[in-house]
Amino acid sequence: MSTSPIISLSNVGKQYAKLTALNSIDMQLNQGEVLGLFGHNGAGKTTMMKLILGVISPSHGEVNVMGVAPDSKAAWHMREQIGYLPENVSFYEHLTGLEVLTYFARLKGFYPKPAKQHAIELLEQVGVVHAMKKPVKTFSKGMRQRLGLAQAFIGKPKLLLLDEPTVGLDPIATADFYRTVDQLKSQGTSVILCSHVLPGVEQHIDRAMILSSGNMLAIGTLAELRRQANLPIKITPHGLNGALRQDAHLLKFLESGDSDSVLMVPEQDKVAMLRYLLAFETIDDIDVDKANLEQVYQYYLQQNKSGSKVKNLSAGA
Ligand SMILES: Nc1ncnc2c1ncn2[C@@H]1O[C@H](COP(=O)(O)OP(=O)(O)OP(=O)(O)O)[C@@H](O)[C@H]1O
Repeated sequence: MSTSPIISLSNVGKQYAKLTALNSIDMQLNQGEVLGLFGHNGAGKTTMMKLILGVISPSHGEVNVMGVAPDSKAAWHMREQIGYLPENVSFYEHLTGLEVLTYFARLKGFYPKPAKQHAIELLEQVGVVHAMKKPVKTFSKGMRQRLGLAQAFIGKPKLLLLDEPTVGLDPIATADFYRTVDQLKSQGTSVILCSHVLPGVEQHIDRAMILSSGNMLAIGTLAELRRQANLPIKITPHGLNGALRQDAHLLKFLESGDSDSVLMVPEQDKVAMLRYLLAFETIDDIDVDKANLEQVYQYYLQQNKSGSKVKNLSAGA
């Protein structure tokens, strides 16, 4: 495995007239790494993907993808190794699914016969092979999205950039999609995955990057971000039969609001709290929930509103 990063952004900014779409971004993506890119509408996610693709050029700073500037002539061959799913996929409506995919495979350098064979395999993989001879204009939204994914997966790319990949997909297709991402990652593909749907993403990403109004609020593994945010752990004991409210120590950790069974405990006190609860004879179960990606994301956005600094928690990033 190569040790140099697949993507490196140093002090990258993008300006559209007076609007700062991206502001001084520093990040690196390694081979076989999956980065989740999160942010509100207009945060700068698509702008970052377009800079990495070389479709637009930075206003300042340096973008390096597989050793070259992606907006330079030298990047021509490197592009064959990139798969991209844009936010709104659109195809030639009168072509069939198979024709569309074969066409894109040819553009990526496949000869006619292997292109068609590869297209069929990918259509099978994304579950639209049954409709491959139908024109795209007859495809449902989810089928179009699946075709878009098949297009991004052409040629087992070294780098995959996926803008809202699960939009329009049913739960089975979403699970299939994440299985493919895990598989490509295990084969060394690097992935940037941008999504507004946070539940279900966290177990498939190595690190998360949070953008807001062009600024990077945080980047790191979920464990790093959680630690930095110092969000409490939710502990729900079962079987205490009201003893919780009568115990002065437990009362200190009781979640505010109506709950009479949920304790919000700082991460460093988790084990001590579990030991304390196990001393109760009536206890028959304990649920322990760490803050999820959505809560971590909300935390950083909230912090940003009240004016805090960028947190880069990744070693060496
Ligand atoms: N070609 C352009 N000309 C002018 N402004 C642009 C252009 N492209 C994007 N912007 C602006 O840059 C900012 C970032 O846009 P971008 O598309 O990167 O956001 P995003 O995070 O992908 O949003 P969404 O989640 O809505 O897709 C927005 O304020 C947008 O209006």
